[in-house]
Amino acid sequence: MEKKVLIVDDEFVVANDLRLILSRSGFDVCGMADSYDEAIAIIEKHKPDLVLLDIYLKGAKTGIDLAHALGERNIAFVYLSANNNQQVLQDARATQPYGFLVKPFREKDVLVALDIAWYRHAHSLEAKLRKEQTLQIALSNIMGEEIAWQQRLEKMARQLQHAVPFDFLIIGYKTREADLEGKCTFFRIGFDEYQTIKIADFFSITGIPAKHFSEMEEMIIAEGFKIYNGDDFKALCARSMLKRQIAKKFQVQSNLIAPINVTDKGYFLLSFFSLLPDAYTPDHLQLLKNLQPSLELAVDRLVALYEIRMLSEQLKREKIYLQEEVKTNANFEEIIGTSHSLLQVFDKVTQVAHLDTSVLLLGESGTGKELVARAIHSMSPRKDKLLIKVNCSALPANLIESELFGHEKGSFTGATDRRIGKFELAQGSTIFLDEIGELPLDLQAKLLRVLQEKEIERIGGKQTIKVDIRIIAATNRDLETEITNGKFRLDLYYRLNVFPITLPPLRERKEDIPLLADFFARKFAKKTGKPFNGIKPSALEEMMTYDWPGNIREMENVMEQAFVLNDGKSPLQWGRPLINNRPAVSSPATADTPSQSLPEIKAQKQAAEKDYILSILKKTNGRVRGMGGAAEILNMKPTTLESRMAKLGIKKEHG
Ligand SMILES: Nc1ncnc2c1ncn2[C@@H]1O[C@H](COP(=O)(O)OP(=O)(O)OP(=O)(O)O)[C@@H](O)[C@H]1O
Repeated sequence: MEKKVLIVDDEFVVANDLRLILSRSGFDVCGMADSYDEAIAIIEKHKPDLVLLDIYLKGAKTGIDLAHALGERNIAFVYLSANNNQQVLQDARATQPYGFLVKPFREKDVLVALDIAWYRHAHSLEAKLRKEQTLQIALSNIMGEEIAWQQRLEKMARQLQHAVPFDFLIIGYKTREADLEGKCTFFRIGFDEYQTIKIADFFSITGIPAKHFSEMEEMIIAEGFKIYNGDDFKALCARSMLKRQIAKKFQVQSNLIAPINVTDKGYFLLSFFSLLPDAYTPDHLQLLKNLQPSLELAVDRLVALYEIRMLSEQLKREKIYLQEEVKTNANFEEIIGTSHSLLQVFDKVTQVAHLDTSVLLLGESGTGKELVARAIHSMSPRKDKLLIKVNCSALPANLIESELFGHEKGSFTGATDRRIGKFELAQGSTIFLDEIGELPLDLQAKLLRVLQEKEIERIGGKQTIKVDIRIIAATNRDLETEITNGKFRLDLYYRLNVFPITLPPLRERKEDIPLLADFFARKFAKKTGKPFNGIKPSALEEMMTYDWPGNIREMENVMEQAFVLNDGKSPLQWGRPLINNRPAVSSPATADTPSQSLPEIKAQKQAAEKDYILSILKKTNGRVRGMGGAAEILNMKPTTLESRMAKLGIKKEHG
């Protein structure tokens, strides 16, 4: 096939001579231009294989400008020149031409120059392709290796050096929300020797705050694949402190940036720096662009693997949490009661449940705040995820922070592993902050930030993590008094108090007592397998006159005790000795005086339980296991029953 040639010369006579020579020798002269613009128009239209070009052209732009445009388009070109100005020739050489013809020239010289140019071009294209493929395979292999992230980055850096030389390189992956496993920087110190500078150390070397780094980086990355050589790099340094610091510390003078987009999750950044002012060419840029699809795929796969790993870790944690929850909340079934004040609570719960509004649950201890929190969650669109509970008073102050926010490995003595905090665990779900009034002041400030910014930072972490959580807080304290005493932040109070729900104490809804008593009695009957024969009317009367300072939790405990003490034949009674001796309490302040000492109650409970188990064993002739055995009758696991028996001093032969 005839090769298409474009002739660019402002002297028509010279250009025409060339046209005749080329046409005679079998070339297809697709056009003649005397200016940059005209040449570009012909190039766009005819896509020549070769261009012969003069350095001086009509108009402001020169043949050297055109050479840059040809380089970007990968078209071979040969200079035609009578110019012997040293500087001009040097500039021309920097464009990497495929040949030089000095005017006046002979026909033979022209044909030989074109032949050589074509051969070199074809050869370099092939070599480039081969180099590109080799690099592509090498990088994909590194991505597929089972090695640590930093080691992977280092291997990639070494490979890239052959294709896009650098003296300093920033390489790594960043999601829109947080670093996957961080970026790394490599400073070349010998032929194949690099000093690895972790990004955290890089911050301290350059004095750039970690937070600004991301912002500055984002700004430049938005400009896409780009070369900043010489003056462009100086201009870049003038507007970016990051680049200025890098230039100063590592003495670099040019930069090539290639941010490889990885789906919608983030990007894999390659930022090359060189000590030379003109190190980077369109060829380098093109090579990286060509690598983009395969790198994108490889990083995407890695990210997916990473996410699976994270997810399975999260699942494991959720499972452990769930198991604990099931243990502690096995008694949760439903909220019992039909009193007017409780129905008002239900109304409020229904109003707010489906919104993302923060809810503050107020009320005395044991009034059912946690139960209501769970109801709100299970009626909300977040119900399919696990409600995460944090009891702010159950942990020492120094541990709550890690419990809530998590920590990075090594962030403090004892932090041997990275730990995900409850806020992260509650991602997409609801977090229930019980006893919020007990939260230390410094953590109140941090919680306020979560509420305002919807983001958290792990202890010792450098990145902020966006969180989507609904907050339900509860307290039995009077927060307004706490504010006056300087123990609770006013701003946090306003944030939490968006939708307060106050749970009435049991003494204000005594009409619910019979229902609750019946509910708890049946619950224990089901749990223990012991028959329930109703509640003695006198016992119910006593319950109605009692003030229940410990509210429903107290009633639950009292019912459990009554149930254990019951012989399994008569109706439940507990007037004596459990609450009969208690003073009829009218205010919670005087409430906590038990009728008996705890050890006494415990001993009584144990004696009753022992009697009951013995009576069952008698029926089964001492048989614990199997069909009709005591364990089956008591609805217990045989091992549990055996350990209870051992504790109560019952030997098998007792049966
Ligand atoms: N209306 C109700 N119906 C059935 N059980 C209830 C009801 N209210 C509370 N309970 C039970 O009473 C016990 C105490 O309730 P809960 O833990 O929700 O109270 P709380 O107000 O959160 O207490 P605290 O302030 O001490 O944490 C739980 O076992 C709960 O299941």
